Amino acid sequence: MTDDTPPTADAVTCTGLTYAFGGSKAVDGLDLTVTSGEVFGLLGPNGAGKTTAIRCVTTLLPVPAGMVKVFGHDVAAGRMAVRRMLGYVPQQLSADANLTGRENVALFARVFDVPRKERAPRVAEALEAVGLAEAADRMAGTYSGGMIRRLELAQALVSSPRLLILDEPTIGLDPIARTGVWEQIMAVRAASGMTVLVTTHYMDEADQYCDRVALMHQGRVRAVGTPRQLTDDLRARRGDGSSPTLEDVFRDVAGSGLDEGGDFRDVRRTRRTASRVG
Ligand SMILES: Nc1ncnc2c1ncn2[C@@H]1O[C@H](COP(=O)(O)OP(=O)(O)OP(=O)(O)O)[C@@H](O)[C@H]1O
Repeated sequence: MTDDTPPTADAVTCTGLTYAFGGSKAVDGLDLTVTSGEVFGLLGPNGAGKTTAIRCVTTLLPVPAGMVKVFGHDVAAGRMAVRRMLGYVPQQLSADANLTGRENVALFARVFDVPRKERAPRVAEALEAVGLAEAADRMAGTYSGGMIRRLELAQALVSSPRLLILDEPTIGLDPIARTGVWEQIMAVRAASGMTVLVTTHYMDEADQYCDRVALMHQGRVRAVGTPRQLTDDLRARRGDGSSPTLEDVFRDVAGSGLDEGGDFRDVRRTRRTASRVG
């Protein structure tokens, strides 16, 4: 990977990012900074605009208004340079049920231009990193939902990205599988120092694993900080000795608008992983 990044560059900077589908603004003047090396959570209920914002960062959607930079590179001007720095695990299934785990990861190694000689060891390393070494030669169609998610993580890791972007990585998984996915993410991050940008509507996961979070609602960021800062601030504002959660902070900053945009507990969409792969 070539690296002409300014040493002080943040991993992601969005300034006034706006994206509309027809007349409806999915992202509406988003300002966001993800610092290099942190695990950053973009939180919000379904429809908040998280996926749309992420797609602009990954160059999958254009940036019609505002600016997005990844490690100092403008995504509009340097799409390929940006793509080479990214690993992306989308919400939609990205593994092929009819290939083995190893073949799936090898496919991504080819697509992401991992040099031919390095491919086999890098594929093995990525599978090992997500705890799939033993299952590597089984068809992905036999994997559990949690294993599929870890396979997708290996696919994103095989190109050794500086920035790993995960869109709702644990949606539809049971609590044990969710913990397993997070443990792999945190282990990989500890080993590589890569920056992780994750979207989720599971506040408890963000509270536990993210260094900082941004609370997004109706296309805008309503609050940013460490989970502790945000809950401490609300406690101070309330002044009633209560111990607010991150979800309470979200309700506070989103106000009554939250009822129009859906709640965190009301939608537990199954990611269709198991049914589509199995
Ligand atoms: N392809 C599309 N065409 C039209 N509207 C869209 C499209 N994709 C998203 N939207 C709308 O944009 C808004 C933001 O959606 P987005 O998927 O970015 O939100 P999100 O926070 O990621 O939620 P989710 O977790 O449900 O994906 C929603 O109102 C959604 O209906």
